[in-house]
Amino acid sequence: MAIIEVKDLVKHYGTQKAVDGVSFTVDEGEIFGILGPNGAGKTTTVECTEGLRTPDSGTVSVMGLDPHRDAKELKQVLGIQLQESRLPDRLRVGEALDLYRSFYRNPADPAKLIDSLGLGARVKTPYGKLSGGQQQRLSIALALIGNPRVAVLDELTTGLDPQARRDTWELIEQVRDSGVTIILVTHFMDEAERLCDRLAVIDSGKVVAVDTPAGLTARVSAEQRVRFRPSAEFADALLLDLPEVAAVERNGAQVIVSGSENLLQAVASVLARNQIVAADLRVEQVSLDDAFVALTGKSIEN
Ligand SMILES: Nc1ncnc2c1ncn2[C@@H]1O[C@H](COP(=O)(O)OP(=O)(O)OP(=O)(O)O)[C@@H](O)[C@H]1O
Repeated sequence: MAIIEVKDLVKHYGTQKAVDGVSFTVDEGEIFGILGPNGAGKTTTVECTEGLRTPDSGTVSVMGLDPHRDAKELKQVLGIQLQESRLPDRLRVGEALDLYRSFYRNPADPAKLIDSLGLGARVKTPYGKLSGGQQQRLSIALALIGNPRVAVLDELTTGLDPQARRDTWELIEQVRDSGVTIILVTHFMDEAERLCDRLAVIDSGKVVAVDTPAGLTARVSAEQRVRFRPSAEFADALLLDLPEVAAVERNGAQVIVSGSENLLQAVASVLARNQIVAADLRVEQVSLDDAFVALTGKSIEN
């Protein structure tokens, strides 16, 4: 069931069209990604959804509420983690949570929340003394303190080290599993691939595609490649005879087989039947990166 509906959203800044007819729906209980390069219009789109910006035209509905007309009601059900939010350096973790808690009718238990975010030992620590990862966790806690039904997280893991990123991803999955619907704004492919149930690819203010990460890659190509080093010589025809195999290439001692569907299973069983062991076996598929380039004609870094 759709919990958020965005239809034909348009937003200009002066003469620049930042959002150009964006439409999508978000289902209850999913992590919905908004993926696109810098300046694509992601933040403007979610800010219209949050009621922080007024669209020039188009409609937004969050749980049946209009972000402007029903702003007060919306605040009670929507949690927002703003991109690069900063709190006063001297404000302690516990004080920040108490302050934000006071804005909501049915807030979460702050002790439970900060424990689940691994900030239990930091209640008395001033914001300015927290590490980047801890500050990020606090901003997530503040987005969740109102017990929201929907949380919007903008550039969740920017500036975090690899371990902190992985911890944050796990945390977001737990939040989703607790029943909160999440909109995740990101320009990281790995984050989108790992976390999002579905995602909208946005480029130059337009939605290019909405699909699951696997669906997006499948649109581009269903081709798979299997690479390995065989323990004994064999003729290419052995594999080429398989309906799943499209081509066999050799690169030194390495064999590269391309094809589709159950390629790995088909290749592995033929090799086993011929007593050939496949060392350093790797399966490669089209990545979300490749899909993004194919869909938008550019790399997300540009
Ligand atoms: N307040 C503003 N005034 C003028 N132009 C703006 C404003 N905010 C955004 N823009 C422009 O609108 C376009 C879309 O910006 P937006 O922040 O929505 O994109 P984004 O995809 O979220 O990018 P980023 O990841 O860099 O935040 C960009 O070209 C940006 O420069």
